[in-house]
Amino acid sequence: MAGAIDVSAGDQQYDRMEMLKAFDQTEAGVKGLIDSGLTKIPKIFVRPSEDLAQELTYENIQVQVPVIDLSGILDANGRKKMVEQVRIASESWGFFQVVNHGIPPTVLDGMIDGIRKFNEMDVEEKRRYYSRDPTRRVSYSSNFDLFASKTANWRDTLAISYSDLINSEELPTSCRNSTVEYSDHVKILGKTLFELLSEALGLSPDHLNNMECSKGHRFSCHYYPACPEPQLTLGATKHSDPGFLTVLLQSQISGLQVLYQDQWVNIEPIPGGLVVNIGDLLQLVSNGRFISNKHRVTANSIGPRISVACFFSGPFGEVKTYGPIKELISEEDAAKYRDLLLTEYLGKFLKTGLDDENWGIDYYKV
Ligand SMILES: O=C(O)CCC(=O)C(=O)O
Ligand SMILES: [Fe+2]
Repeated sequence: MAGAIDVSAGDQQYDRMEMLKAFDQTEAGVKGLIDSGLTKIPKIFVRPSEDLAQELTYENIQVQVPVIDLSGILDANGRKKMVEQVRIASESWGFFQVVNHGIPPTVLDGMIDGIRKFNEMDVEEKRRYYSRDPTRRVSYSSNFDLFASKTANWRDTLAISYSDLINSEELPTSCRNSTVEYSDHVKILGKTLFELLSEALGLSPDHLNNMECSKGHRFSCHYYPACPEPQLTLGATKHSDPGFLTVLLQSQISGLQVLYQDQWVNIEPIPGGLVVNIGDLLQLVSNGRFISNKHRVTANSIGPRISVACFFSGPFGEVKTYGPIKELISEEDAAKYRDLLLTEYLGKFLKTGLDDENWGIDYYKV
């Protein structure tokens, strides 16, 4: 085309790598860009238009991710109804929200507040945690897959691998107490959810917990700064979660969307509510009965939006294989997946871009 600048793919790649490195070396994340007064987003965040496709957003506000009230869990009838709601939501949406789940609002607010404080403290303080080493139990960075993904996401993340072994001294003081408190609560909620999910699969309540699905959990605490050009980028690219189950705490700013019948549906924050979604591993062990659905986060002109994803991904680091649950397989319902080795599977995830459509449990399909 006359007048157009001819940049070969190779040059673009080179340019991009330099820009990524320069951004990473600031160790100040997306928040650092905003603090520098930037009004246009750098090229590394600009997405191809097909990724943005706002026009796909569902117009029908009647269509919403199911909301499940857990207050009647100790009542036999109430529990039965709940299990049915969990089954329907997990088979159709792969997502639901829970209310009256037993975690006090002060604990939820405290967690969000701690993450806000961490991100808003002095850059020098935050830099002490800046790292791309996946073996670190506490690390802060922007885009864990910065160098592997096609486009960077408009967010920064504090990642915390939470096991009973973690020493709270390892956590930044700004969010130490709130994280310990939230972690204790969400661990219990996780166990309860795996009980309901087991029952929803027609198994005994402790089945998934006995498989150690709830053992160890990891937090990705996201900070999505306000974006000067939200129409050009995303807070998080379209993806499904690799683990068994995710419990997501979100501040009261929308942005999270789930793909339902090929359209993006907003998951509006409910005060005191938590979003629960099925991950790829639960799709695999349930032999495809429960679905691990694609979701994304839009970028916003207002912010920051804060969210804390708690991933239950099983005993990472232990030699453990997972495959479709025997009780769910029959002659008519043959195994749809092969067994996988947990460390190998999660290790691959950490090396792959979140936007890599070729990676996932499809690889293990029979
Ligand atoms: O921030 C959100 O609302 C979603 C985050 C998410 O999908 C993830 O961490 O996997
Ligand atoms: Fe996710």
